[in-house]
Amino acid sequence: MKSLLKFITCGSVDDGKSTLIGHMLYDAKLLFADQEKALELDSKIGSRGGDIDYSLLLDGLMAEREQGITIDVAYRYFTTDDRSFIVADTPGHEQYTRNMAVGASFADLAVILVDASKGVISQTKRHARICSLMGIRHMVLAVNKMDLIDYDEEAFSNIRRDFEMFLSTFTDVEATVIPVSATEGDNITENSSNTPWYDGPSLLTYLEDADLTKDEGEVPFVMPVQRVSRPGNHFRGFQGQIESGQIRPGDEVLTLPSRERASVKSLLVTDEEVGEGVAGQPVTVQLDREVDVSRGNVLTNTDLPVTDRFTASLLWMDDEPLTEGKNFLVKAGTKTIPGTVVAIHYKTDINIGNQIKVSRGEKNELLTIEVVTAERSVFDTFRSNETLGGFILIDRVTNSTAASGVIEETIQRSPNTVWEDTSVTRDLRAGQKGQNPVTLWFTGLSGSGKSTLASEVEEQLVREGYHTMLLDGDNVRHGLNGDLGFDPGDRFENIRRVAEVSRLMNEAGLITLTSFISPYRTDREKAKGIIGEAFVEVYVSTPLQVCEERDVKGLYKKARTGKISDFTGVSAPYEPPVNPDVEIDTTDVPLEVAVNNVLKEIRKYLE
Ligand SMILES: Nc1ncnc2c1ncn2[C@@H]1O[C@H](COP(=O)(O)OS(=O)(=O)O)[C@@H](OP(=O)(O)O)[C@H]1O
Ligand SMILES: Nc1ncnc2c1ncn2[C@@H]1O[C@H](COP(=O)(O)OP(=O)(O)O)[C@@H](O)[C@H]1O
Repeated sequence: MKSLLKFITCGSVDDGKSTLIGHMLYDAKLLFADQEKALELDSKIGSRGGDIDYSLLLDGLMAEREQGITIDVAYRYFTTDDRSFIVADTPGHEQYTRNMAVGASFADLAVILVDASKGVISQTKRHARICSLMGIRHMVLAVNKMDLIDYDEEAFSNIRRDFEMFLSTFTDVEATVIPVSATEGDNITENSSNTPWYDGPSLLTYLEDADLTKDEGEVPFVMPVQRVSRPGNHFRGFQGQIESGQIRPGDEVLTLPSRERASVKSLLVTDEEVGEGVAGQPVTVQLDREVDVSRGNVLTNTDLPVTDRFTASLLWMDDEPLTEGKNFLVKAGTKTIPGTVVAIHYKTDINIGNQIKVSRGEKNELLTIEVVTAERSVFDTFRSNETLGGFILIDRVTNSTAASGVIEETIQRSPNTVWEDTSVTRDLRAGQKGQNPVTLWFTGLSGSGKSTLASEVEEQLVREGYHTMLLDGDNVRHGLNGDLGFDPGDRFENIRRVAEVSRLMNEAGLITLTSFISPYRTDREKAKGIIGEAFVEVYVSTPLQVCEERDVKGLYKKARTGKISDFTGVSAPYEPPVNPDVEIDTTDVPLEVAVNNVLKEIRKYLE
């Protein structure tokens, strides 16, 4: 079986990418199929057995496709006696960097073109950096248009030196520099007599011979679960593609994040029982006992990070700048969850590679950021696992891909702890109080009426004999959260702590009422993730104008005159809930009516 090489061509407009590939195919009389054909043939060939590469090819694009975005990347298939190739040809204009990144996420090798008369320019460096970010470890610099500089060895050597110097700061990248002429055909399929001083391979020879096998040593078994099925209705099977390692019936696996152990009872590949599954294969795994596993969870034989926080490098692709506190859908592996960019650490200069401290990111910049997700999930660094470590950020309003990135470090603040079950349970504690614990989460602008309403609802509940606790923004910020301010990261932490406290109160059997602006949708989703299903979102939707007229604490006036920064509604955003359990505009609803509306909604939780 021939091995498959997936590569990308990049370079500036007019550097001659299409001519180069065209010439190579023409000279070698290679099959030049259309994209459909490419997919069909690729799925038959498969680099690691089975019909696997079909999905591998689509991997980089899947997320984009789901978003319904047309990406201008042409995939072409060709084959020689020694190897099969798929090349992603991407447009060279700077505004198409997004397409280049998508193409790079699919490729194992990059052919970067430069014009011999121009040498290494910033576009060359940008492309090399993006390729490296997307995990490409093999790069060919094709120095094109050598004929225009009379095959000048010295000029070529200077370009090679520039490129090698530029790459010297990259880790793990191997580069080859080849002098070519796409129009004349020099060093494309055969070595050219015009460059007697060049003793390296022609481009095609290099592509045929490039050794891309990774020396990974002992790799762990990792399989993200794509689907839970019941084939033939007799057992629960976990379907997914083996990302790394192998597995056999009888092997012990660990489920993440539920952290249960079970043995593999049987293994199916396209409905047939097999004795082994290897990396790249889509399999169905049946375990010897029931475990808590759903789509996006992971079966493995090692311990992978389960976390809600990581640092990452990304290419920002949106026209709108990235600012701290912005939230997205984070699509990583087989899972899509809400997340917030809580910090932008720095941007990497395209040319020199130095890090510049920034607090916002502009289109086509390479940024290092910190992300917090609404749920804990299995993440890994891109270095150790390309599936669990690669992600895209999807804009929640436009539904388009705003960034493509890789996880640098997962952050776990207390990794060596295990959950201890207690003998007195939440149900017992609640039973003793004769009630069902629930959290009433009041959200809305400052002055909307959250505190007034929450405290009236609490009073009514206590009057009816319920046991309650009210957590109020202003009060909590004097004590527990006295160390926090109002930037997006601090607000996130404020809400996270409040949610954790509220959960503990619920554990203790109490009904909790929280009154916090909690302006970010993802932060509230995170809170719900922490607290669980007994969560009632009460949106106090009193409009800004009314809140500002009330100006109970005189804060709006201060905010308008610039004495308070980041003030919600004035100089910081408020993201209204999409589907709140209760919505109350206190502009002209009397307090008793508002209280009754809330109580009506929560009765079903209380009884
Ligand atoms: N910059 C800025 N923005 C918003 N609010 C501010 C700010 N600075 C101080 N305050 C006062 O702090 C109260 C809001 O705190 P929260 O903990 O509810 O805010 S948040 O949920 O973390 O966004 C809020 O109280 P409420 O009026 O009860 O909402 C304000 O009194
Ligand atoms: N129906 C209502 N519900 C709640 N507050 C109201 C209502 N009508 C008027 N208000 C007034 O609006 C202000 C709301 O302030 P507060 O409850 O502290 O808001 P928040 O906690 O959202 O900042 C109070 O002065 C309150 O008396």
